[in-house]
Amino acid sequence: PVSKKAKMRDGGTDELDVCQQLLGELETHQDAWPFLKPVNPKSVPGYKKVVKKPMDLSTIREKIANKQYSCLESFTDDVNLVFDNCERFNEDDSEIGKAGHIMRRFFNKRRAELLK
Ligand SMILES: Cc1ncccc1N[C@@H](C)c1cnc2ccsc2c1
Repeated sequence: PVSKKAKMRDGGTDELDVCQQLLGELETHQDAWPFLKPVNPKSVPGYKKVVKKPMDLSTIREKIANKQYSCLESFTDDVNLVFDNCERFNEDDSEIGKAGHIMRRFFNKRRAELLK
């Protein structure tokens, strides 16, 4: 019989497809600009000390390319890390803080829609 993986591959979209679809939508979102590249700690005083595990969308893109995500959950953990770091460092009513809340809501909505 055809192995589960093979059947999954041909049949529905597997978890990796969902990760790539979601990441593409995050990268092209109009409010993604603060999260596209790693925060340069030299240009943001205090960031290195406050944010213990930096994460950004380009690093997530690289991790997908290097097959470093075993499942949708490990991908989701890194996406949430981007927005948790943002909340930790930025005021909710700052430009970057507001972008983070918009992007997190968008991600959660799209992830739920794609998993239906
Ligand atoms: C996500 C984040 N959290 C805290 C600080 C910075 C950032 N983003 C970087 C790209 C960044 C770095 N510098 C500036 C200057 C104006 S907006 C902006 C954004």
